[in-house]
Amino acid sequence: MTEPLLEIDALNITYHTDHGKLSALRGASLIARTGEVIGIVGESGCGKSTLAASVINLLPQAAEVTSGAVRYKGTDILRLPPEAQRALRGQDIAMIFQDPMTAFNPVLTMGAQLVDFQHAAQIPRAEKLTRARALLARVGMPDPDLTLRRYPHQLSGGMRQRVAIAAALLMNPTVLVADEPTTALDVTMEAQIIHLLRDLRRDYQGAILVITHHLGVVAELCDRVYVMYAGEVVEEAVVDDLFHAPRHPYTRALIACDPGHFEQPTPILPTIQGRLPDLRTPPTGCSFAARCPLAEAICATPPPRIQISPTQSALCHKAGGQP
Ligand SMILES: Nc1ncnc2c1ncn2[C@@H]1O[C@H](COP(=O)(O)OP(=O)(O)OP(=O)(O)O)[C@@H](O)[C@H]1O
Repeated sequence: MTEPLLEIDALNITYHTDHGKLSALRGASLIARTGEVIGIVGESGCGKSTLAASVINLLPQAAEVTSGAVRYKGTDILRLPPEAQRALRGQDIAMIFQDPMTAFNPVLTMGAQLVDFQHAAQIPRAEKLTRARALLARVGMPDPDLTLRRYPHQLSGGMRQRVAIAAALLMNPTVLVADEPTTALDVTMEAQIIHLLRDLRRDYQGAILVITHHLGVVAELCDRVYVMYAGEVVEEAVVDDLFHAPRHPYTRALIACDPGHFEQPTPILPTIQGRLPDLRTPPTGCSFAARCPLAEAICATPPPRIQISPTQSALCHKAGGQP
């Protein structure tokens, strides 16, 4: 097996809020190797964006890394000096943002911005424009020259997302983080962007992390998946096992809730009963116990991480039984 390109190791991140400390990530670990597309799934508030922000090193001011590491090619990037962190961002590790409208400057043309994103490259401006044009064509923009002259508001949401993907690829990053890349789009645009990402992954030489709350995106794009709940990774599996033999009750509940997994669309979608625990006072036992149909007295104690196979594990007292 190849060495990990990216390794998140037992990461704990706390937010300092007006109402006390909130444990957003609690011992989260993840590995991504060259060539892999990794999915990170979970419902809103489970810590997906915090995890993504730690990889690109753009954590909000209120965040404190209390322990753990994020290693890129073996170096803990959270502990690099700010200069070195900036040098990695965009060049080695790049992000495709959820809402490209906020990622782009509204008063600059796409051409000016796509040139700016290449500020670290020691090549003439004309070459930067050529590279931008080539990437716009690669992501399926029908008229790259016209796109370069456009302002962000002159493009549709789907087209903006294509440009955002081109922008992320400009410096040839080896880790690409896509934070909910299709959430702001309608169903047709979503299908087109998924198609584009699938197409790109064929000749991409790095690792891609796709953050989503939509299991359909995972099924279409990813090789392996980390399921997050209340700041913890509760299950890790290859995509096939995740859908056909999920071991954590939360993963099963997520699959039952995902409309993409009903062959016949139903008018009433099931939702998981209950709410995420308050992360200011996280439970000492299993975080999902209060919502879990299988919960028993033992679930009030911290669950073990049970290794089901070399590629699947689940943080659950009951994961050792039959799927
Ligand atoms: N800047 C912040 N200050 C304080 N708390 C925060 C901040 N950002 C996130 N949180 C809290 O941290 C927890 C994890 O949030 P995060 O945004 O990482 O989850 P998420 O799974 O990405 O959710 P979403 O899908 O809604 O973005 C939540 O309880 C959230 O309220």
